[in-house]
Amino acid sequence: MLTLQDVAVTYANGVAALAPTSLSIPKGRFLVLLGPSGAGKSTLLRCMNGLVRPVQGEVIAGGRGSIFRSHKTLREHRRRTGMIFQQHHLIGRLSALQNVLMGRIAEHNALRSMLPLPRTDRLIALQALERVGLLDRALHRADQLSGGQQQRVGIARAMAQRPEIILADEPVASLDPVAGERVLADLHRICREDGITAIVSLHQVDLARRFADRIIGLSSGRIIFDGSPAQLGASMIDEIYVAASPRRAAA
Ligand SMILES: Nc1ncnc2c1ncn2[C@@H]1O[C@H](COP(=O)(O)OP(=O)(O)OP(=O)(O)O)[C@@H](O)[C@H]1O
Repeated sequence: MLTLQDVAVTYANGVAALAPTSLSIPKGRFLVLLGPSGAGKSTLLRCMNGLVRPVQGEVIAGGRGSIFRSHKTLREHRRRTGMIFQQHHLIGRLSALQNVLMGRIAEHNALRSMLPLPRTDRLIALQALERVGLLDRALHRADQLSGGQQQRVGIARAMAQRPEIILADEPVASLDPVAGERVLADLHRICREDGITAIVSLHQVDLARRFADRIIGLSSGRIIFDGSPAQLGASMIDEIYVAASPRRAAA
């Protein structure tokens, strides 16, 4: 279970990006965050792995208390939390396999991680590549793969971490619809198979409907919808997206 209790974020420049927000996500759920640009989706995700420190409230993971309790707790939480980014953050000149191995580094102390990683880590990384259908690309340079393939390497890297939670910030925003669907399908299947909790921000309502167990609609830093895909009607979609539009601002 990942729980946010009254979490609010105001950035140093005074922008109140997240109003006090409470949320509980049971283990193994695939939750999608929807909302227009600036709604607070990335801020919410960044709170969940402690990259952004809330000005109030608590983020509690797996019954282990606040993730901010100590440096050790935060480090431990991040070790169990895989991140997937829009621009996948791969190192282009390294092979797909070497990129996926980055997901194993946190398992070792700083000194050990400077040496070649043990065979067991390489096996875990190869298995992760196999699960996203890219075993045959293991030794290809990352920058020679297609955008969709690169994002699937990003998924494999996160999975090599053996995470309990995956946080994905617009993982398909820069992909064409077919590649985007494949990436989400892989992510969804692997999270299901391994009982991983996934929180994924998306701009595509159709993909949210297809893959989410639960959808959170954010607008101006507030949750304005929390329900199943079946409960998300056309008028609510309008509300999520229109709330931040110039029309509403003008009104
Ligand atoms: N590091 C930061 N410093 C100051 N303000 C920020 C910072 N990051 C985000 N913001 C502001 O906080 C608000 C929420 O931004 P956030 O990136 O969380 O929204 P988002 O829904 O993820 O948007 P997008 O879909 O465009 O990524 C916006 O007004 C944004 O300008």
